[in-house]
Amino acid sequence: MLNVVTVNTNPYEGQKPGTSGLRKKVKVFLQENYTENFIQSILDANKDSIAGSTLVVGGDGRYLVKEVVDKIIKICAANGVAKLLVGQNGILSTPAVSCIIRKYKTLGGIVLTASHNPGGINNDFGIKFNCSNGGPAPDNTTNEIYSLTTRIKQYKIVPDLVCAVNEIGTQTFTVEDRQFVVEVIDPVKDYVDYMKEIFDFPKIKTLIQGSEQRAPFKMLIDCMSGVTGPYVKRIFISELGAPEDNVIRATPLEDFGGAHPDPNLTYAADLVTAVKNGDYDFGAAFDGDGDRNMIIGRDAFFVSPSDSLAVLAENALCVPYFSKHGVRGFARSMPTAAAVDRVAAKHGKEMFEVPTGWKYFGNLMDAGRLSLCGEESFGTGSDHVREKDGVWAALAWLSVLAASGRSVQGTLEAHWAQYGRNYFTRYDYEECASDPCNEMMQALEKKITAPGFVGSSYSSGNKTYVVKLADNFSYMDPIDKSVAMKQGLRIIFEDGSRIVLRLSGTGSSGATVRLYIDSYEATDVRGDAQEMLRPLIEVALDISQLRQYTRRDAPTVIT
Ligand SMILES: O=P(O)(O)OC[C@H]1O[C@H](O)[C@H](O)[C@@H](O)[C@@H]1O
Ligand SMILES: [Mg+2]
Repeated sequence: MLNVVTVNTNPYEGQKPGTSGLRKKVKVFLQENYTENFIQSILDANKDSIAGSTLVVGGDGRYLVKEVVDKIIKICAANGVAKLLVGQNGILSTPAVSCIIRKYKTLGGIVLTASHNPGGINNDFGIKFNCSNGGPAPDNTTNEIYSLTTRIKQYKIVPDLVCAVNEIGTQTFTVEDRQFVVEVIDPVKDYVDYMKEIFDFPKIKTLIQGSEQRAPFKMLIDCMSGVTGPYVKRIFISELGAPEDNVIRATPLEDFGGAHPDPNLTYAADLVTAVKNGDYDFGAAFDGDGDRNMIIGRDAFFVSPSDSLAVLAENALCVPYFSKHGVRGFARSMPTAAAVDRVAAKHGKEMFEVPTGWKYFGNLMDAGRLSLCGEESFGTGSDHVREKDGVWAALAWLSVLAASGRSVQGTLEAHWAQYGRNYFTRYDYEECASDPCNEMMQALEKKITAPGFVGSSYSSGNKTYVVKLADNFSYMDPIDKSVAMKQGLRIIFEDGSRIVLRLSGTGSSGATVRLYIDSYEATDVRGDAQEMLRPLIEVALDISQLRQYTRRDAPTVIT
């Protein structure tokens, strides 16, 4: 029999979950009781349902995942949790956690990841709680967790419990008078089974392997040394018959090989170069925890995430899941370009604009009003789970290409010919000093909400922009009527062009400023986004005084 020990502790400041869980440097989590406090607070926030519950636990394989899995097991055992489903060696991608929570109808799950942030002892770690719908906890739950962390005095733990998370199978422990079960599961199996239900694997296999009519389709898939490696190998190589060299960086590493596991043109530059110089029809990259994706075509033709969503919405019926379950509404986050809105309008679907953060899609999905959604931050997904899903997005793209026989570029060009194009770019200024960035946001909010700003005009290049609306975006959830305030400053012009500015909610130190620019052209659709948007970028830099406040001449990352 194992004993529960109650440990006295003191609160730590700053355990406030951000856009996507609590993210801090590894060294912060290593402080005495820091991690224990947060885990106990997660369980306490669920105190009415924790006894006898089942939870899913896993992470993206980064430094500290194994140690924290061990702590979670011991603390859950002490708090009356009946069963944990733990990915072997602590590995589970974020979409796989969501899939497993839903499939086995658990109370929720704890995901150990800092997503696309670098890993290793000097970098980031994170803990996120997902609810029984499989999605990130909503604001009222994360606020409750935070409030508990500010008052915590004790946590409970079973220090002597030893669980082998490297062996698949069930281990049963007697904790005082209770049974506590840990089932170590194959991290990949449930997810792969689900993908086989959602997609037509034989059809994608024919695309990849080629047929009498068509040459094999050559892919390069970059797992960025994150968690997707085992999933991608099983799906693309074992199931879909792609050659092994189509998959790169497919072993999860604790420090992602020193790289920044974020699939964008800057941090996945090696993939872009390899596809540009090689004979590939398709390239895809995924982030550390497997929920983000970047899609490129032959010659590294870039698919902006906003366009990716619009194309998948237009072609949703190429995915058997949608033919079976029907296509309900579409949604995007506010800074995401409005390409998908045009698809929704044409097909008579409901369209939602939510704040940044995947958690805002969950209620709409649960209410049966949302099928497909995405964010400019390389997130695309559907109501098959309650997280965005990188591997799913790549399979959805392959389904569309298999049905049409078009190239990636051909698919985008056909889409723009029909709908026009929302040119989009995002400038990121990473790790700036926090105070001046906060001042900048305050000053800008004051400026754009002052009387007379609406109606004022700005000229740049040969264009003149007249302000139609300017505010700090707020959102009322149509289902539970909760309100999220101050979700980003937006300036919308008469011609529909937009400037959006917000501070990132996922960084672990300093402030990251994101500037989003979006402009629609009905017929001039083949231009270069950076060139087309230059005048509006200048207007944005001028209005916000961003260079002066951040003391940066150029962004760290351009998307
Ligand atoms: O707050 P930011 O750094 O802009 O990050 C925004 C993104 O963070 C995570 O990836 C969330 O899962 C996304 O839903 C969100 O769009
Ligand atoms: Mg992620």
